[in-house]
Amino acid sequence: MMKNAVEVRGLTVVRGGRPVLEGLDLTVGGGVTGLLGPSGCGKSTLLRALVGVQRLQAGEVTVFGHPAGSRPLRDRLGYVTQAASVYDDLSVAENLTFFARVLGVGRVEVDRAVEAVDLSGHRDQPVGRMSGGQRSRVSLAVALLTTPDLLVLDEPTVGLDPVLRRDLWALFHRLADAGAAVLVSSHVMDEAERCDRLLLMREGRIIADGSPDEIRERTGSADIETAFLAIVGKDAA
Ligand SMILES: Nc1ncnc2c1ncn2[C@@H]1O[C@H](COP(=O)(O)OP(=O)(O)OP(=O)(O)O)[C@@H](O)[C@H]1O
Repeated sequence: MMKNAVEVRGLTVVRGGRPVLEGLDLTVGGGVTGLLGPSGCGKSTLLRALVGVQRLQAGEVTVFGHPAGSRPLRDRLGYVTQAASVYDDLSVAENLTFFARVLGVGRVEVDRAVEAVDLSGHRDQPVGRMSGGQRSRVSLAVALLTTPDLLVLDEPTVGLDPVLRRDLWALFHRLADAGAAVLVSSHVMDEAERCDRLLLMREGRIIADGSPDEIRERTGSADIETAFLAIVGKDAA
C-alpha cells in the first residue's frame, strides 16, 4: 500500500476576501479518492493547492513528501482542470504531439494516451469541433502522456453521458491499479460509489472521510447523498 501521496495540515485559503478553506487536515493515499461536495464548497481551490498554484494563507501541503508545486514533483503530477486546456484549431493527434514534444515523450505515449481516453476514432478531428465531453477527454489524454504518480482531476465527468462516465471511472481504476494515486472531484453524489475512498466536503471543510461503505454504515444511510444530508443535519443541530 502506498504511503500518503498527499498530506494537508491546517490549510486555510482566502479568495475574494473571504475564507474558502478553513484549517483543512486530510491525506490522500493510493486508489481512487473522490472529493465530493456541492458547487462552490471549495473543491477546485483545494485541488489548486495540491498542485501548487494556489496562494495559501496558512498551513502546509506536501505531495510525496515535497512541498506542493516544488520542482521534484514536476514530472510526477497530472492535473486536469475543468476548462479544457488544449488548442481548438489543432486536431487531437496534433495537440498530443505538441504536448508530447514539450514533455519529451514520443509517439508511443501519444498513441497510448489517445487509446486510453477512447479517442482513436477521432485522431484527426479539430478539437474545436468536438463536444465538451470529447474536449475534456483530450485534456485528460495530455495528462496521461507521462505516467503520473498522482493524477488530480477536477470534475472530469461533468456533462458526459452515462456510458462515457462509466468508461472514464474504469480508466481511473486501471490507472490506480497500475500504481497512481487518483483524486477526482465531483459535485454528483451518485459518483461516490465508484470511489475507493471519499472525502465529503461542505463550505470549505471536510465533513466525512472513509470508504463509501464506512460512511453509509456510520450514518445508517442507504446511499451517500442521504449520508451527506445526515452529516450536515447533525452538524447544524
Ligand atoms: N478567482 C476567484 N476569486 C474569488 N473567489 C473565488 C475565485 N474562485 C473561486 N472563488 C470562490 O471560492 C469558493 C470556492 O470555489 P471553488 O471553485 O473552489 O468551488 P468548487 O467546489 O470547486 O465549485 P464547483 O463545483 O462549482 O467547481 C466559491 O465561493 C467561489 O465563489
